[in-house]
Amino acid sequence: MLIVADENIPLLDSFFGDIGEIRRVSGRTMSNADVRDADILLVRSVTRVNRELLESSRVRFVGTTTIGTDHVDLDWLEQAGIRFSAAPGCNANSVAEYVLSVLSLHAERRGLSDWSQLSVGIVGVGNVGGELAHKLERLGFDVRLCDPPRADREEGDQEFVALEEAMKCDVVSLHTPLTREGSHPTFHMIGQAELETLGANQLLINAGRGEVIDSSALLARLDQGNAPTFALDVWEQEPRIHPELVDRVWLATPHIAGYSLEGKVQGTEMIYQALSQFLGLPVRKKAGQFLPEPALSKISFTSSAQEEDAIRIALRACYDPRRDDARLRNVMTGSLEERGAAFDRLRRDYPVRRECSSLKIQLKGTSKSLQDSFRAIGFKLKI
Ligand SMILES: NC(=O)C1=CN([C@@H]2O[C@H](COP(=O)(O)OP(=O)(O)OC[C@H]3O[C@@H](n4cnc5c(N)ncnc54)[C@H](O)[C@@H]3O)[C@@H](O)[C@H]2O)C=CC1
Ligand SMILES: O=C(O)C(=O)[C@H](O)COP(=O)(O)O
Repeated sequence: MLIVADENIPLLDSFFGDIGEIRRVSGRTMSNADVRDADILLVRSVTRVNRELLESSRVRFVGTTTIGTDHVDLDWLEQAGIRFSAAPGCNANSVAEYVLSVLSLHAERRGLSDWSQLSVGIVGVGNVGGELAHKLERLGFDVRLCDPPRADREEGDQEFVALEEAMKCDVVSLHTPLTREGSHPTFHMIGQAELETLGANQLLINAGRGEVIDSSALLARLDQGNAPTFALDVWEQEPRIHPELVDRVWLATPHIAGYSLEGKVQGTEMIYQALSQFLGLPVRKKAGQFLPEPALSKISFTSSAQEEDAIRIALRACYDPRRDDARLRNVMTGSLEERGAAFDRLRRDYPVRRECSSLKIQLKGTSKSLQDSFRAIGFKLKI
């Protein structure tokens, strides 16, 4: 059995080595010729999976080790009788931790002594938005949830607000998929009219898909006085992103919000499980067995620790988006092609980043409230 896989999927040999022969190819340039003789195709978000790629191939199963599926023509796969599987939720916690770190930087920048004074509007309350809401609510933030498809289905007892309401929060965080059809399409959902409603003290975060914001409208908004602050992890036309936008936003990162090691390995594990089920093979491997010891395993705080400082230190020890921001800004030179290649390189060579659950926090004589905050974020505590 031949498995053609994006070379950037981690642990290909560990998970799939005994299922078939693995051919690694570049996900960005994968072509019909690369996959024609394959039985199984494993991709990430950078490969367009459609008729053009797969017609007259032997492929029977396609797996994407990602949450998003906007790169896959699901209708065509169904018509062609090709089984498809994605990895819902695999890196949701990683994205939620990215947002928490951004919030801690934003609160500090605004001189707030208590970050939970910020109200947060979450747009798209699925695996990512839901995980983020759960953490923020436990941390005492005022959270407003906007998810019209879920509101239409009148699910559970959660209360949803309209986009206009969510956009009134101090921070608006976008976590929708990219959709162009249906009752609530997200393509350019945030355009001129929505951007006009944001004021100078507000922060808009986009860690969903770049095309959810109209970049031309965003650039125009940045030209006006009273412009809000922006933290963008995703961009229109990746990898050939707009250098002026990078230059003008506060935090610019190369689509890595979901790039914790745990998130990536869970993505591979979920597709391994789906493929094993498809082939009728037993599931013997687990992501946990492949996670190495973290480089930083413990931090201690004593009773002298100030709550906000302690949270900032621990969060940023795990993940500080300013490092990714600096790396992206450093490569925004040269031609469009050169910048695009550099954007992809930053993602391919991404340093190991571990989630907060990998860091044990030792607390001596600290307050109950600090302990609760650390637990809410996802740290392991040793008291
Ligand atoms: N920056 C990154 O590294 C990552 C980005 N993503 C992106 O985040 C997206 C969301 O991920 P999940 O939460 O796991 O997906 P999900 O499918 O679990 O949830 C998405 C939610 O958005 C809602 N939604 C759809 N249209 C909407 C609209 N017009 N307005 C408001 N809400 C709407 C859906 O009803 C759903 O509840 C993915 O589709 C992917 O594009 C995911 C992982 C990593
Ligand atoms: O899971 C998703 O959806 C994402 O956006 C991934 O973090 C994207 O990672 P790549 O597949 O582009 O490496």
